[in-house]
This record gives sequence, structure tokens and C-alpha cells, in this order.
Amino acid sequence: MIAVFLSLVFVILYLLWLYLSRDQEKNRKIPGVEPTSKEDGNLSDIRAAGGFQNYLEKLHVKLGPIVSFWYGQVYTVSIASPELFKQHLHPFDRPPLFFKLFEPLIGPASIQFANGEDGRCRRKMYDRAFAHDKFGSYYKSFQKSADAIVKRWSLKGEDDVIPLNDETYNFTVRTAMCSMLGEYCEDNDVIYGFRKAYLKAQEELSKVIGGDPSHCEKVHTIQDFNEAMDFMKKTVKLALEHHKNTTCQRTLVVDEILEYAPNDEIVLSDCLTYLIGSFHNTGNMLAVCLYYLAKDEVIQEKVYNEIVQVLGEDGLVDESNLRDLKYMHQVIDESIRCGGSGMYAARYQEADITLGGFKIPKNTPVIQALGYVMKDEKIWPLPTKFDPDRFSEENMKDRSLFAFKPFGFSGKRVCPGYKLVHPKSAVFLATVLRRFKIKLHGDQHMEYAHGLGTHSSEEIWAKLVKR
Ligand code: HEM
Repeated sequence: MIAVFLSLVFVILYLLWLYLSRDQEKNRKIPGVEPTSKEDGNLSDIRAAGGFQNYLEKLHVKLGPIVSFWYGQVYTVSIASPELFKQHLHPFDRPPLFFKLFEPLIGPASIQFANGEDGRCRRKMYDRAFAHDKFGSYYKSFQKSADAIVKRWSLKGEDDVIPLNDETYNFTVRTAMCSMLGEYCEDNDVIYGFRKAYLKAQEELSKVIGGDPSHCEKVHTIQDFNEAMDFMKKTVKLALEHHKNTTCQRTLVVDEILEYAPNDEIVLSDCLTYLIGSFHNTGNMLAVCLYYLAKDEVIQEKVYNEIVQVLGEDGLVDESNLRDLKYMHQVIDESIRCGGSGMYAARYQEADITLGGFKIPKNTPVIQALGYVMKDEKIWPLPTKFDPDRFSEENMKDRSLFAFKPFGFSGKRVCPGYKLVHPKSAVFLATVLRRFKIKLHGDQHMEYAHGLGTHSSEEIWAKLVKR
């Protein structure tokens, strides 16, 4: 009897200990920094680090995969490991504060800042434009834009040099405008005008922000910025009017936006968001891709040989053969990994949660440091080296899928355009590499800069050799 009683006491004490130590675990303090000033938190440190992305990197290198800091007066947590990403799979709501720098370009009504029921419904409706059965028309539109580039490049002599950033931006702005806004944007002058205005607006915004996104509001006092934005908005409105009056199939994202968005302000903001989202990162990534291909002839030839083997002399990329371009996929993923070091997503949640054994109080913004994990040397040895073989089946076998999440991973809110990126890039690469060898002009070394995204800090110049 005594033995039973003692065992019972022992079990109760053990359970109590387990419960208390779990609670203690939850109340552990997340490694982090104290605010430098009461008003500004660590904003001055963020400025001193040269921007938010650099600051996140510094904190994670110093303090590990989960860190805390003060974004102004807001206590913020950042996570940076596949294990922690896996624990943060479900939140949908995004803290608008961390994406404020985009607000002058896309407006406060944009889906980028929409949370709760409104955000979920808009995403659900707009995502219909990227369903599997809609993809045939996207390929056609991408091919038209790639053909236009090849036509222009064919007029170049072997001594001419071409600016890679500018050219890939050209391609992605064109594909974005045609595939998001429709026929009106097939006109060269419309594309050129919009692109010029966007680059002006982006330049003015980057100047104002410096290293501190909280300054972005000031850009509204700059005349060049306002004029550029007026031009972009006018172009979108004209494209919408034109689209409404044409008798085409209603399959574009603007059709979903026009059908679902409750007012004109949201229509305009969401069109700008999808349009800019569609060319911004992809343009930068393709420039990175061409730079590495131009730098490494062996890799470029391997991609070329695969193109010829899969598509023949003049076959086009489409849904039936995209997956067969395996090595090209590896090259695209490695370009995203190398060029996407500044990327992050963010969420907050309405209830307390636990991440890595730490309690995260409800409504705390959690930054998902996607770019940092894509360059973590524990996962990616020699992380700055461009090596498409990292994505071979063999090498992917033992790596967590969460080590490479450039399009986000949580809630039903990952990048809506993620399914377009490989088709668009594959059409571009197959079309240009089949006609030209690309060589770097002289000895250039690309440095990355973080601003409204990650991009090469200076233009990259290349020469074309006709095949
Ligand atoms: C290399 C190319 C791209 C990268 C790396 C990229 C990355 C991302 C990331 C990380 C997010 C945030 C996801 C999250 O919060 O979980 C995002 C959102 C978004 N992306 Fe992309 N993206 C790319 C291309 C595109 C394309 C082609 C489109 C065209 C449809 C697009 C449209 C958008 C939009 C509209 C959002 C905001 C969605 C929302 O608020 O729910 N992106 N993207």
C-alpha cells in the first residue's frame, strides 16, 4: 500500500515538474537587443546597418535563428531556420508596418496590406487567375515578349555591349503588363512609358528611404515621384477601360480584380500590386541568372544542350515540356537563391504561440527571414558560389524543403505568382540562349544591393555571340 502511495506521489511530482519546466521553457526570453532609444527602438541601428535586411542578417549571425528587436516601439521577432519556419505554417495576416515602403507605389488599399476576412477573400478570388487551366495563354504571352527581345538583339553586332539588368527588366515589364493587363499593353510606347515612370518613382522612393522605411511618406512631397505615379495610374486605368471593351476571354487577374474588388481605389491598388509584383523580383533574378551564365561557359553550354535536347531546334517551352528542362530549373532556383538574399515575409497572429520553445505573445510581428536561410552556410556550403547542382535530385534528398522558400510558406498567402516564375524564366532562357552565347564584357563582379528588393548594385554589361 505504502509502495503504491509513494509511486503515486512520485508520478504526481514528476508531472508537476514536467508542467512547470514546460512553462519555464515558454517564458524564456528570446535572444535579442534592447531598444537604443525609447521612441525609435532599434531604428537607428537598422539605419546604421544599411537597411533592414542587413540588420536582420547581423542579428541572426550574432544571436542565432530566433532573435528579437524593436522596430520603433514595436517588439518584433525574427526567425531564420527551416525548423522554425515549419512551426509557423498557418498565420495569414501580415503586419503592414514592415511593408510600408511599398505603400507609396501601390497605395494603402492594396491587398499587400489587407488582412482578416478581406485579405483572405481577395486572395481566394484573385488566385483563380493562376489556376492550372489558365496557363496556356501565359506561355503565349511570355513567348511574344521573348521573341521581341531576340529580334532586337539580332540587330546588334559582336562588338556591341548590352546592359543585362535593363534588358531583363524590359522583358519582365513587358510580360507583366501583357499577361496582367491585357492587349492594350502590347504597344511598345505604353510599355516603355510605364517602365520609365516606374523606374523614376522607384528611384525617388529609394532616395527618400535611405536606410529607413519609416521615411517613405515624405516621397509624396516630391514632384517627380507624383508625376511618375500619376502616369502609371493613368496607364493602368486606360488598360482597364480598353480591356473592359474588348471581347476576349475573361481569364486575367484584372478580370478577377474587376469582378471582386469593392471600389475603384482597391481596383487600382491591386492592379498595381500584381503588376509590380510580377516584374520586380523576376527582372532582378533573370539579370542575376544571365550574369552567372555569362561568367561560366560550362554551365551555359549545359543549359543550351538541354534546350536543344528537349525542345529540338525550334520547339517552344510549354506545359508539356517545362518539367523536362531539369537543369534549367536548377539554374533558375540557384539564381533565385543567390539573388534573393534580402527577401523576407512577415506575419502576426491573434493568439499566443510558441516558436522554438519561446512564447510569442499575440499580435507580435514575426519576420520570416527567407533570404538569410537561403544563404545559411550550415545548409548551403560556400553560400555565395553559384552552383546549380545544389538543386539536383541527389543533393536535394537530405535538405529540408524549408531551406528554400523564396515565395514564402505560411497561410494561404505565399506569393501568388510563384507558378509563373519558372515558365516565364524558361521561355526567356530557351529563346535567347538558343540564338546567342552570352559573354561578360571585361572582368565584372556583381555586388548585391538591397532596396525595394535585392538587385545588382551596378549595371552588368555583356556581349552577344550569335549561334
Ligand atoms: C522571383 C520571383 C518572385 C519572388 C522571389 C517573389 C516573392 C514573394 C514573396 C516572398 C512574397 C510574400 C509572401 C508571403 O507573405 O508569404 C510575395 C508576395 C506577392 N507576390 Fe511575389 N515573388 C516573385 C514573383 C511574383 C510574380 C511573377 C507575381 C505576379 C503575380 C508576384 C506577385 C506577388 C503579389 C501580388 C504578392 C502579394 C500577395 C498578398 O499580399 O497576398 N510575385 N512574393
